[in-house]
Amino acid sequence: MSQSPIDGVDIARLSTLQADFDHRLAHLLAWEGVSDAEVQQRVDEILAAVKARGDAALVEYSNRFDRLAVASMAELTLSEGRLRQAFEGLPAAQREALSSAAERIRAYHERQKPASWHYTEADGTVLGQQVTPLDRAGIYVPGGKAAYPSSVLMNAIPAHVAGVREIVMVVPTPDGILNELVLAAAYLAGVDHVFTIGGAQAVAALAFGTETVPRVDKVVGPGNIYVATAKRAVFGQVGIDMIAGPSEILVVSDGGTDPDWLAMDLFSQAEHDEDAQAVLVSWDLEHLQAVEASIARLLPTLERAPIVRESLARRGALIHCRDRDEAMLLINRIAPEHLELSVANPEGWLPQVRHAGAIFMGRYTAEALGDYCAGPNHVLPTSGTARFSSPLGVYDFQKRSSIIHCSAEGAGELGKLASTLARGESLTAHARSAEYRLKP
Ligand SMILES: NC(=O)c1ccc[n+]([C@@H]2O[C@H](COP(=O)([O-])OP(=O)(O)OC[C@H]3O[C@@H](n4cnc5c(N)ncnc54)[C@H](O)[C@@H]3O)[C@@H](O)[C@H]2O)c1
Ligand SMILES: N[C@H](CO)Cc1c[nH]c[nH+]1
Ligand SMILES: [Zn+2]
Repeated sequence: MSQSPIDGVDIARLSTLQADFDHRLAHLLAWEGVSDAEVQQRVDEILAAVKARGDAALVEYSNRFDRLAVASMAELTLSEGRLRQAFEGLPAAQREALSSAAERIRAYHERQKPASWHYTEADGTVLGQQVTPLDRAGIYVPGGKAAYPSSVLMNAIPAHVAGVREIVMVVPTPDGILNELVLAAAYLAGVDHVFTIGGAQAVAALAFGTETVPRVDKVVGPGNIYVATAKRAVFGQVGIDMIAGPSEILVVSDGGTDPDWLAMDLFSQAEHDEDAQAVLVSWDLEHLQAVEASIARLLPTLERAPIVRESLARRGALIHCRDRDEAMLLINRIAPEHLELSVANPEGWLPQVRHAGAIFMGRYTAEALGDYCAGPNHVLPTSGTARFSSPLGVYDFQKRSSIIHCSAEGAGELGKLASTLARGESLTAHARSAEYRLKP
């Protein structure tokens, strides 16, 4: 396939037969946003200012970056009453949809709850693992270019299911516009505090604490380049879930799905932002061309056509591959955030898919269903990090402590082992500590 715009739609057309395919694919997948030096420097300045000046810096940055005119953090703090009012004021259809989605997300995450466990050895020594929730979690809900009530549910519900004592949510409100659905979702999901702040300054507030914003133990949730860079910088001071980049979708089609459906599936992620990535892979060239035609016809009908157009031009691709096996190689190489297996027998593909944040099986499972209401989390590893990272889940809001309870007999046996090993390391206080408990 060539790389020429058709009917004003600019999208890369790649073929695995091209001599430079590997190079072109690597270029397409690269997302260097987080390491951009200018962004890094700005984020460092913001983090230092919030750490040093707390609320005053938060107010200044919010006024500057979100175009507000507030005088204090009181104006950037929402009460529980305000959240309830938002929930109760929603049109019935929205309230019911939000509640149904919340129930499904909760039911799914309930199944993720890990149990503490222990076992007893023959001499009475007990070993185990105790699972405990975080005391306080900070959830970042993006709000720059779109409002994300679904992300409130996806972040807060697993925290709640995990048993987190206090959930602190931050969400920017550019131009001071509050999104009622976002507030309603916070009420429904049991968020304890909501501050209308965003970007690196919000991450700093959660990580360091300010006069108003309580310091949390872990910051989770997706966001733009400033949010991602700030999360990476505060890691260590607090925990983080992952560095989530722009949204992505990889659709693999065997040629049997309506091209209009697939074009819209690609748009659904491309419309998130200009850096989002939408890629279609197929070994059926005519089908790829049909999807291309659907893209050209449907794109102008989109509300967010300018963002989609830009995203497809910057990072989108239609990839022609040789066959199913090569499609599978591409899946595992790309390790996409979302994988749509738009094929006749998706179950047959599943055992070979090793890297993908979420896998949408078959022609009827639009990725958009997972974004809102299927149940699994939509906060997922992006930019190839599905090679080592998992969806946000209950486990992100818990930690594990090891349990060791020696019987007198067990202490004797283990003491001998420990003493020998400690003396091998020349750590004699370790050895003697173990030896005190040996049976005479
Ligand atoms: N993975 C997921 O689950 C998921 C869900 C929803 C959205 N997303 C992604 O999250 C991202 C959301 O980005 P967004 O921009 O819409 O919202 P955002 O809330 O992440 O960022 C907005 C904030 O960025 C800061 N900012 C903007 N320009 C700045 C500048 N020049 N200097 C310093 N700070 C600046 C401002 O403080 C602003 O409040 C998108 O990439 C979207 O694809 C991911
Ligand atoms: N697709 C996003 C995650 O990449 C999640 C989302 C929220 N709303 C719509 N979509
Ligand atoms: Zn989405």
